[in-house]
Amino acid sequence: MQPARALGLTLGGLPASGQGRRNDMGTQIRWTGRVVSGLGVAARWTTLDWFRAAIERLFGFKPVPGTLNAIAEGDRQELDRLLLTAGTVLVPPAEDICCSLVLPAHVARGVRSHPVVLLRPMVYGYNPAQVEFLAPVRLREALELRDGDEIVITIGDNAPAQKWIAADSSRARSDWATSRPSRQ
Ligand SMILES: Cc1cc2nc3c(=O)[nH]c(=O)nc-3n(C[C@H](O)[C@H](O)[C@H](O)COP(=O)(O)O)c2cc1C
Ligand SMILES: Nc1ccn([C@@H]2O[C@H](COP(=O)(O)OP(=O)(O)O)[C@@H](O)[C@H]2O)c(=O)n1
Repeated sequence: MQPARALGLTLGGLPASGQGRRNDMGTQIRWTGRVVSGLGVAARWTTLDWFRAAIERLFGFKPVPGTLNAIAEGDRQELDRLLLTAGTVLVPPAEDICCSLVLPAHVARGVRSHPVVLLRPMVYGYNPAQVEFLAPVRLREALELRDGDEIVITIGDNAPAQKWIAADSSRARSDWATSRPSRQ
């Protein structure tokens, strides 16, 4: 399976090929991916106070617990480039927790689309084809998604307004002892 732009899907009314196309939203890069179930551990991480506060400060919403997981299809070179150059680094409140890269994106299924935050935990051994999405709603319900469904992922090719964000460590102390997920 090829990325959406290589499949000749449209982008802003233009053929989505090459390095993306400019429209009134700027240059947008698109891929296809397949929805998958994960390990069921993201719900714990994404309900930690420091994490929720950082996402709200950066993107203005409180994520529902968990992440929607997908496996990106085709050539991921542009996805990797955007993660490294367009993502904001989320720095956790302790040195034995991994940083994450976060950046705004859209996920679409058919005619339905939803704004999301693409999250890449910088975890050793992480599958580089996997992408995780945070949203203020349950995306499986909003977009009627099941495992194996194809989604279209769109990311703007823009420098991040904020390059990094450090978690509020005062928020971490209270939940640290009680709700820290087991780590690798
Ligand atoms: C903010 C945040 C920090 C994370 N830090 C770690 C970590 O330090 N070590 C680790 O093994 N996984 C870490 N993860 C990754 C999760 O353990 C998990 O692999 C990932 O979110 C996928 O979960 P899922 O399969 O339940 O969707 C982190 C995830 C998030 C959201
Ligand atoms: N914004 C979100 C977050 C999670 N989810 C889903 O909610 C469930 C719980 O999330 P999770 O991260 O604990 O689960 P897995 O991704 O590990 O399967 C999963 O089915 C996710 O796909 C969603 O639909 N929309």
